[in-house]
Amino acid sequence: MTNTETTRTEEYDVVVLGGGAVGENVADRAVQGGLTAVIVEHELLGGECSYWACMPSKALLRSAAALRAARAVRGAAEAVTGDLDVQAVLARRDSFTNNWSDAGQVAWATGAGIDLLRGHGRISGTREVTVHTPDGGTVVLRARQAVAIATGSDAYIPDIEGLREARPWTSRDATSVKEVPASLVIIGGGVVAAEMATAYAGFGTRVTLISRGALLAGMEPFAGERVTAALRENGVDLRLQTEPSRVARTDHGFAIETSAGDTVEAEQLLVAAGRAPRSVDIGLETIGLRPGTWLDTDDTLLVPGFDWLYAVGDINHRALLTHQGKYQARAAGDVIVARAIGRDVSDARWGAHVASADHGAVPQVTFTDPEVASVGLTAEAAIAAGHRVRAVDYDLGWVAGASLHADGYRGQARLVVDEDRSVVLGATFVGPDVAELLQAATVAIVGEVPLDRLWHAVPAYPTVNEIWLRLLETYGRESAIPKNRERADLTPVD
Ligand SMILES: Cc1cc2nc3c(=O)[nH]c(=O)nc-3n(C[C@H](O)[C@H](O)[C@H](O)COP(=O)(O)OP(=O)(O)OC[C@H]3O[C@@H](n4cnc5c(N)ncnc54)[C@H](O)[C@@H]3O)c2cc1C
Ligand SMILES: NC(=O)c1ccc[n+]([C@@H]2O[C@H](COP(=O)([O-])OP(=O)(O)OC[C@H]3O[C@@H](n4cnc5c(N)ncnc54)[C@H](O)[C@@H]3O)[C@@H](O)[C@H]2O)c1
Repeated sequence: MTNTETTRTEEYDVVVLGGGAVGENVADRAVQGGLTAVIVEHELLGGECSYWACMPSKALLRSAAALRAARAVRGAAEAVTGDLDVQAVLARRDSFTNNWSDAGQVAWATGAGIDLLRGHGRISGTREVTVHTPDGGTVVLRARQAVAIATGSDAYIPDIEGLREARPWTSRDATSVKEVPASLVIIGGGVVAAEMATAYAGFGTRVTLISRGALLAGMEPFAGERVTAALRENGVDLRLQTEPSRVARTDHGFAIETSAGDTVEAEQLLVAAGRAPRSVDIGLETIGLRPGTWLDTDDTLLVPGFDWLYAVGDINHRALLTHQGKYQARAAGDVIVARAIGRDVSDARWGAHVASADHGAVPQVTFTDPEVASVGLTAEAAIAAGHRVRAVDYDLGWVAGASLHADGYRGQARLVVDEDRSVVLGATFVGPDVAELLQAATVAIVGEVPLDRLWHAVPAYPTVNEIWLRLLETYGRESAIPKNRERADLTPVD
């Protein structure tokens, strides 16, 4: 049906601009609190994570990880007689993206009492979003209580000569690939670059990674070092401290000139150089904000200067992770309800209506080989933040549970301890299957559990979690009482 002329106006308590995982959760909490909510979405309901990011990327990585795990255990290894079935991996990935259909998510939203309006939305004034719908119509949405911007982020394309014109892959292409290229150059050294280098090397693609810094630079240095070494062992050509200077299309793919003075050629090129805010064309100028910028918020996710505008998820640049965005969404949805019905707002640190964990308690798993699981502050970041810290290191391979888990288990763990308060500020685990160790560290950090008390959280034997006991032993029980301690340096204690 074509509908080129019509304009209609609708009113809701809450208008959510962008229906990724974050927008969905804002709307859900608002509706659960008794308000009406509509989500405006111009692509697939569920957003980046479901169709082009977390889920498909982890599906691309998981099969090779399972194969590695079997090969690392004698008795099981003998039963592994074949190689990775790449087509089966891609088919499994397709099942997670539901073949890029959002019918399931639409059914969920309907069941949750959330309205969905398909189309491109732009803020058009105070408490107002104007949506251009696919049938050519216009819908003006008026929000009685709040507008929440949850439009996410796009791949950032750096200003490198010839790069944009060469139309390289972004993470969307890499995660939705149908035919795996024979060779791939990746520009970037962050999480996307490291994960995609791992996945494609596992598919048998010849991978070259060009990064202007070290790999996984924001994490504890040993994380990037161990992943670098493992990627090299798996045949990935890593060019670190190197910048691409010029990119051109060739008959066979791409040619990338680098700051080292050489040229790398490959069938495909992936740019994984960070993210840019999806705020260029969402009408920010109509309310005095600058298009194309990340949106600042307070801890209740309210944009400063407004009592009705919230920015949630990637778009506020607080922590570009799905779980953290959904956490913000729960706080934002609930505080919108509280403010709407005049209930007390719980906005003190760790209150129900604030995203306190964004400051220093953000967990993340990087699904490389080895995995990197990290939460809170690195030692360097803790010192920079003014804490008096001690870093406690332990070799994960020495833990009985780890040696049972995989023959020749290699890994490393670090706790960053606040010497003044005797609590954990950060934790990093690197090794096979360390992802599931992370939640205990997150609980310790958020709960500010004193080290003295952590001694009573006994890890089951023989599991990899016994790393907790080893780290505490390395730190030393008496030294967990801070008052008699002298300032410690950052030298690992074993
Ligand atoms: C390759 C890759 C892998 C990742 N893996 C992980 C992972 O393993 N774990 C993790 O926690 N995080 C991961 N992330 C990060 C995660 O994908 C994001 O943090 C998350 O998707 C952000 O959610 P969001 O809802 O804020 O934004 P999005 O998911 O981007 O959703 C925004 C939605 O808004 C819509 N929209 C935008 N503008 C408009 C408009 N004007 N009108 C209508 N609709 C609009 C978009 O179509 C989109 O659906 C990964 C990211 C990448 C790139
Ligand atoms: N497993 C996960 O949790 C997961 C996986 C993928 C992505 N993510 C999220 O997605 C976000 C985006 O990831 P990302 O890897 O794209 O960004 P990132 O910010 O982690 O890394 C960007 C990398 O690109 C490099 N870079 C930037 N400009 C460059 C240039 N001109 N030349 C060469 N290198 C350049 C940077 O040095 C850095 O290494 C991250 O913030 C992350 O939180 C999470």
